[in-house]
Amino acid sequence: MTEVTEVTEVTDPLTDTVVLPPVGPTGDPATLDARAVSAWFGTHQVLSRVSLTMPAGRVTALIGPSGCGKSTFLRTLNRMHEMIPAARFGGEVLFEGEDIYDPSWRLTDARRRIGMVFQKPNPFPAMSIYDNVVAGLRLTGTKANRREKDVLVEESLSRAGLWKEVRDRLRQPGGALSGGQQQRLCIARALAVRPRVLLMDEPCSALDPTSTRRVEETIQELAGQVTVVIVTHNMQQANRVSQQCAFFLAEQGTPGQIVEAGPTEDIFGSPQDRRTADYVAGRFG
Ligand SMILES: Nc1ncnc2c1ncn2[C@@H]1O[C@H](COP(=O)(O)OP(=O)(O)OP(=O)(O)O)[C@@H](O)[C@H]1O
Repeated sequence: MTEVTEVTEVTDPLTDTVVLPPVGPTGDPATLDARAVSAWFGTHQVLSRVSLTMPAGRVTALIGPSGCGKSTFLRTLNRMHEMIPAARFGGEVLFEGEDIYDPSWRLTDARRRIGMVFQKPNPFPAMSIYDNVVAGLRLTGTKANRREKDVLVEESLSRAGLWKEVRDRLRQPGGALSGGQQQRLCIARALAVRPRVLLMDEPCSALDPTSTRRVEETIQELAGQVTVVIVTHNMQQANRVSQQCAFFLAEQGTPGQIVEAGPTEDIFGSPQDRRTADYVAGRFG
């Protein structure tokens, strides 16, 4: 496990961009605490008062049948949900005790501290591998000089498990990499701003089994350095990569809720609720 220390960010008052501290520390993983989170699309309520603590430096897997609100819940954790027209939100998401929906939090604060990786690898295909990683800084309004960028690119690609494969071709386009490498490039891009939480929405569903295992190894390597919350339909994957699991269900048209959450070994080995037992055994969903 990598030793990590607190990052002190400085905002440049002239440009309102965040200047990264001298390269070196990667920042402590943070605890996220969702409290009574509800979500709507128009009048359609898809989550009802969902509460879940996602402990610092641990991997939490969100599992459950299609349409039960896992991805929506994930998007409420870094304020992506509010980007969708007609989307509404209720509740609190505490980041180390601070509500990210408090007016004192800017959207860019949430995005920088809580990064996201999507289902389909989405690097900028014509942009170089180096520039793809650096793009993570621009997307969140983070400033770094050339030397800091060089160090960040190596640091982020190393943490994403890709450095050794691409170190000699950083100027080649990101689109020339394999699907699995592209997904690890997207992980590196997300890590470039040194988030303290990383959200992953089915990050392996577009990948072949070998690439999937490689991304899973990366997630396991990141555990301890960053808090990970991952949505997955793959029960073996949830079992392999997570320490904690939350089982979501939306029964008969009702909004999604958590039926059961706890240590992964308990959810799979001795679930308390019959519906959890049926789901993890593959009897529905
Ligand atoms: N942009 C949107 N506009 C309207 N309704 C949406 C939107 N996104 C999701 N929904 C609805 O919200 C509900 C929850 O969807 P969500 O994608 O969060 O579930 P999920 O558990 O992640 O599903 P899956 O496992 O299939 O990805 C579904 O009824 C879905 O149709």
